[in-house]
Amino acid sequence: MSNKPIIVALDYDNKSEALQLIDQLDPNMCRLKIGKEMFTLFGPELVKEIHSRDFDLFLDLKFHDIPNTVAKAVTAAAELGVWMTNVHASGGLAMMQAAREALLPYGDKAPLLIAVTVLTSMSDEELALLGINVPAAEHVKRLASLTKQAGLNGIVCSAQEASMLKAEFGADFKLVTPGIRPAGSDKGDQHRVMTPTQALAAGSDYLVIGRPITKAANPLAALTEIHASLK
Ligand SMILES: O=c1ccn([C@@H]2O[C@H](COP(=O)(O)O)[C@@H](O)[C@H]2O)c(=O)[nH]1
Repeated sequence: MSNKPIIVALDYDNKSEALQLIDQLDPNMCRLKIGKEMFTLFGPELVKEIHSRDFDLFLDLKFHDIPNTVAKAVTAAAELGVWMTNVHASGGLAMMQAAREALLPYGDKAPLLIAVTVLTSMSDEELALLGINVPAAEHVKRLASLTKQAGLNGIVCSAQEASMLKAEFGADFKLVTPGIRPAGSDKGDQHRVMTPTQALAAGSDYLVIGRPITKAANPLAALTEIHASLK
């Protein structure tokens, strides 16, 4: 487990609202994530604004394309100086290897590179609609194995799979888990969920938490409560 496991998912369509929250947060308490919505709306300028406030930033763009394109996208992410970025493991071994190799020139300044396995919003039934007729956990394990073979730093998965994956792939292979829901909070579109404390106990390294914080009446209080519960 990281000594700073919470990653707040900033899924806002309004930059001022996001910065208002960020300005209440302590970079020693959490890291931040922006994804497709905020990066498409506000681009590298937002990355600079977050970095100027001393936060580690996870650029969650989930690249999924041919190896050459993904390698160039990952290079662009490294140029932004982000702490972590990602690709889809289902893009395949060659794609993930190309992404990893693109980061070699950055040495210890390279972002952590992880791969999304099975989205936490997906159930076994939804996987079956794609022709994947195994339980989500089994498909996650298969994609995690491919990711490890490609030399990436870890994966995005559900905390429900964390204990199985830690046992299989070891402590150094990072498990980044969205689908985190404090007891009693709305699941929304997430399917494979766990509470923050259960997720850490199961072996998650990083907990990605969005709406339970950003949609709370008092986001800072919600984050502070989750942070305290992990002590
Ligand atoms: O499998 C995945 C991969 C990424 N995400 C992202 O994490 C956050 C979760 O937000 P919540 O509001 O806490 O549900 C969001 O940005 C997703 O794009 C994921 O949920 N599952």
